[in-house]
Amino acid sequence: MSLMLAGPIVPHPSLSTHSLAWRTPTGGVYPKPRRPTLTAATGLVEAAIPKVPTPTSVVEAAKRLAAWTAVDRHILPEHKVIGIGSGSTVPYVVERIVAQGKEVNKDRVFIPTGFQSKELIVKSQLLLGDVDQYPMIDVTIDGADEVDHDLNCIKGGGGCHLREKVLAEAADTFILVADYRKNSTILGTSFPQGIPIEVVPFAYTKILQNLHLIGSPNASLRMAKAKAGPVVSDNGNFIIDAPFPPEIMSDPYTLLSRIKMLTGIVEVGLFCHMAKAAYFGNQDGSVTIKWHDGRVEQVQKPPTPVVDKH
Ligand SMILES: O=C(CO)[C@H](O)[C@H](O)COP(=O)(O)O
Repeated sequence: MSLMLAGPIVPHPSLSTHSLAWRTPTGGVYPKPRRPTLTAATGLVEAAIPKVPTPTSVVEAAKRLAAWTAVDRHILPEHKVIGIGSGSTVPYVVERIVAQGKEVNKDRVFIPTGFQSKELIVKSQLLLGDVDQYPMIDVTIDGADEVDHDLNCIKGGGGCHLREKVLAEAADTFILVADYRKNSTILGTSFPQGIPIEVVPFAYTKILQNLHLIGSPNASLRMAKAKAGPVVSDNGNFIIDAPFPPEIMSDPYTLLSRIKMLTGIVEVGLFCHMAKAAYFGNQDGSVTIKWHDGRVEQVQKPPTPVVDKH
């Protein structure tokens, strides 16, 4: 009622259909999604893409090296649907994709694995999609907590492994990026806190009991740091961290199958036989690439920053 008294709502001139026109990957047109900054003086203005801070530590530099090398080799102009993983290495992935320029990115759609990567995509002014619109992904790039010699890996340190596994499975090519600390032989060596397991909340005590019985006596519910109570995943579930001894961890596929059989489990942070390659940035500025067929490649010359085309 009060709106009617105030008179008709006139859209701001910057909201004209033309200024918001955005071409879909399939050639249609719809309003360009944007998260504008509103200022009283100018109305809607486009925010600048936030810069990823330049690494100040060896570990951060190694993450960036792995991410940039993987993007240069696997995100090619013909790739239109791209899965973006979670964690602290992934901002460097997005940074390198953005640096490929607006022209190549305008026909691409980016699928996030959780809240963090959704924010990254939106803030980088890339087109956001979801896996239920795009169940076939060209390439997914994601971080890892630890990777063994067969490219099996532990994921879920950030609690996103359910969506991460869906996007890994939906992708033609699934690539891991990490720093040298994650390059391992037996899982659980450098990431001893345990396999992240997403569970439906009401079943967590029963599942903890099951996990204790199958070889993880110290399996425990992941507790939040700045909130009383457990960590709640992007899907509203709880996370259990289940450490297993090396003799069990040395056969990750069997372990994955055993855990997945427990009722109430949503997803297990063990990714077996999924990745095509894993890129590890090293302390000396080189990159080690482990391929799914057992090849190991060393790249001595790190990628140089591309000229920012956006
Ligand atoms: O699986 C993940 C989140 O669920 C991350 O990819 C994993 O924790 C690696 O993160 P980072 O790049 O920060 O080491």
